[in-house]
Amino acid sequence: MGKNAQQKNKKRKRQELSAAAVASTHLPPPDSDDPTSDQLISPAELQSTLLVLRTLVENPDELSDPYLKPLKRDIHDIHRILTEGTTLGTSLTAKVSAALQESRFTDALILLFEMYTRRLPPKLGAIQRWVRECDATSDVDEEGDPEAMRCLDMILRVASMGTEAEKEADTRVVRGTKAVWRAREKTRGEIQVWGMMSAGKLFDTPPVSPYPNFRPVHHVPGPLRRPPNLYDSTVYASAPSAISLSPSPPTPARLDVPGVPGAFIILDVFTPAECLQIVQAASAIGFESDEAAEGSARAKTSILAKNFVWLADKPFLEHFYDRIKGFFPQTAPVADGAGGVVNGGGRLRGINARFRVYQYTQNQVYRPHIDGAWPAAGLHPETGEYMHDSSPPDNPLWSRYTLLVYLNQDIPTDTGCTTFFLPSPDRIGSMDSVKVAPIQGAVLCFPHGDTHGSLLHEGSAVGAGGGKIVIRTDLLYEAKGFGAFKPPASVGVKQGGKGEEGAGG
Ligand SMILES: O=C(O)CCC(=O)C(=O)O
Ligand SMILES: [Fe+2]
Repeated sequence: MGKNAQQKNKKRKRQELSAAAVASTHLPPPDSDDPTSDQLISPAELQSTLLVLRTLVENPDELSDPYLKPLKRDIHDIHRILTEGTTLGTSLTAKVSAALQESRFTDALILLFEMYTRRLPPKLGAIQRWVRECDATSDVDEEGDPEAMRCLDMILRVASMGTEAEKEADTRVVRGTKAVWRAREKTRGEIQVWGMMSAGKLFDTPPVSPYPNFRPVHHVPGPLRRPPNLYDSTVYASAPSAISLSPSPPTPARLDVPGVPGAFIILDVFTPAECLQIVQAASAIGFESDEAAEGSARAKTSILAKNFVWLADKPFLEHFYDRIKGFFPQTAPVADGAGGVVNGGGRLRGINARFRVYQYTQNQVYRPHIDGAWPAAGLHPETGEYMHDSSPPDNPLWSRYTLLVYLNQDIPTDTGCTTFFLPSPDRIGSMDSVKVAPIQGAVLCFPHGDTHGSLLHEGSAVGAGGGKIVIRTDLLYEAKGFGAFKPPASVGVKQGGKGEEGAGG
């Protein structure tokens, strides 16, 4: 083509393009002026941009012209963002995950710091995964890997961005890193359950087998568990009279855990005699071991508590619920979750019947983690079949609080605590820990299942010769009618599958 012909051709194309651009700006402005539209680019702008790009695709020679340099630079940036992830937030999340998986803690710290300064909150599932990757167990004598601890600190700061907890952090008292908080010094009439158990004296006469008033309702062989486990899992349901309840128990009382926003303990929910009966049933039927069959080498070397999964009967649940319900918000706190999802506002409805009774012996720990939300487990009203989620589909219930019922307190001094980790208010990169000492019959309560306000904690190691028995269950609220609220998808739990078939932790 001669130079003249080329120029004519260009002129014609330019005319076509500008005619099309004019036409496009005269497109009916459907959403462009719509004040409710949250799109950054109006349809008209998009239309003319597309036209320009299409014209260049059809006329690639034009791209070598210097006047298009700024356009090419921006296209290059768009390409980079697209290949790294759809948004900066998700791309940073993926990069943090990769860095932690490869134990590149310094890289992870830098990325986390970027998320923090840009105020890009990650999803709860990501936080739960990161915490597990850090795997920074605080030992009886040691503080844990300092690099991993610094990452945990930053993860927590990112998780609590803009929350009350973050604001409160400024006014918190500075604590020693190993403070142990005991809600009550001595319990009148404490029963030394662990002492009895380890001396083989839980029963005056050997219990009959099968153990009365408990029956297996669900059994999953180890390889079929999620994630696969070396051990099977069985759920036992109790009959209404299984645990005989005291006719005149003391009045329960609530105490906030100092320095841990949202956490509190309720004393005297169960009597020592009730605690003893629960331990008797669990140990007569048998605690099951728990060890992931596959996963990282770390997972395999984790020392795990044994557990007994108990589906509690209605009268027992009602008794428990009546004693604690007055201490909780009657509607679930409303929170803006990750991705702008608003959840909360549902009515308080009860306690998850699926109790995980854990038995820790010397040096056993439940590594640092953040608890996830759980559905309401139960039995099918007609078939009697075990259901992981028994709430009706049109009125789902999901948990918002962790409940930890301590069944014994004869544990070597200052060990076997539930330890919370919080970013230090005055030193970025360091964490305070608050250890809550188990009190027999008391229930430790704290929020879970939401990015904001979720608390990093562990079941700390039990000292020499000791043992701790604790029930983990959850407080349920209605989730119905609250937008796109859905608790985070199952994330599994690396260390032994305690979060199996649920939403993690
Ligand atoms: O054993 C403890 O103190 C903590 C247990 C725990 O964190 C859990 O079951 O989610
Ligand atoms: Fe937990």
